[in-house]
Amino acid sequence: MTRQQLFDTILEKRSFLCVGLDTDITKIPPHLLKEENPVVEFNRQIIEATAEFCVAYKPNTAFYESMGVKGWQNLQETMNLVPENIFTIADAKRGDIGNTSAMYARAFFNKEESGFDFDSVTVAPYMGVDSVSPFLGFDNKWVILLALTSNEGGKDFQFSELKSEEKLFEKVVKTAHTWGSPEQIMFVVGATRASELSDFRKIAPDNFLLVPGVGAQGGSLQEVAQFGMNDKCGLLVNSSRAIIYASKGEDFAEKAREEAKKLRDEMDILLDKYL
Ligand SMILES: O=c1ccn([C@@H]2O[C@H](COP(=O)(O)O)[C@@H](O)[C@H]2O)c(=O)[nH]1
Repeated sequence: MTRQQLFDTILEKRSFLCVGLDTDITKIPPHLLKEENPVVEFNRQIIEATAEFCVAYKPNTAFYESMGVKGWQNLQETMNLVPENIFTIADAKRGDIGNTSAMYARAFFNKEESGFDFDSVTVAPYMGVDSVSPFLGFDNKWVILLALTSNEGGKDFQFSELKSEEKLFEKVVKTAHTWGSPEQIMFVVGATRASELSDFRKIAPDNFLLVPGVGAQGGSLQEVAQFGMNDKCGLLVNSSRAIIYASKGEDFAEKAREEAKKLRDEMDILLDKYL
């Protein structure tokens, strides 16, 4: 999916919501456990309930990898359920030496070989250009680089000042501009870092940002939109647990739909206000 297509979808759906499919078999409603494949059945109902209100789905691959071969099959079956016009993110946080990264890129982007056809994959930029560039060799596919993450420990390295008082995450962003364009690179910025977003926009005015951390982590959607929106919206705001586990009962899909709609309705207003 191109940047313009993503923006068009945002305008059409009045939403920049990404629903996180972080499906944990120990947290799904007990009545689903009698199903032949509880994880896929859960995801199917979540996708059907929320697709109207979101523009992206982001399975964190850890939730599937932890279940071995069955988990990978579940992930593949889940991705086959996502409607065509919805952006997909493999939140896998990959990155390694060049030839290994090339394999990771094929794993998530090359449908003929792996069965996966994600639009994007999250990548840790720490190993530098050769670890990222293999992901950039696919048409209309995206790399989402970890820049300013939502977790407390993100401060351990990301705010470190380099010689010029430039922070490490700023160096990552500026260097990444030499690797690829805003048509192929996004950055992760946690909603819990909303106070940094104005400054972040100074060094990445055009890139889309994947913003996890609203909902369960307490980040503010209002602040993210106020400080982070650009003229193409430029935001994909993720919420996982607060949507998919909105209820543990038989009404889980209905409650997930309500949560997704609530966020979409707020986003609709924010698009009017800041775009
Ligand atoms: O900085 C980051 C990068 C990734 N994540 C991931 O996003 C979701 C958030 O889930 P919630 O349940 O909405 O908190 C999850 O997959 C994280 O691994 C992040 O939170 N922060």
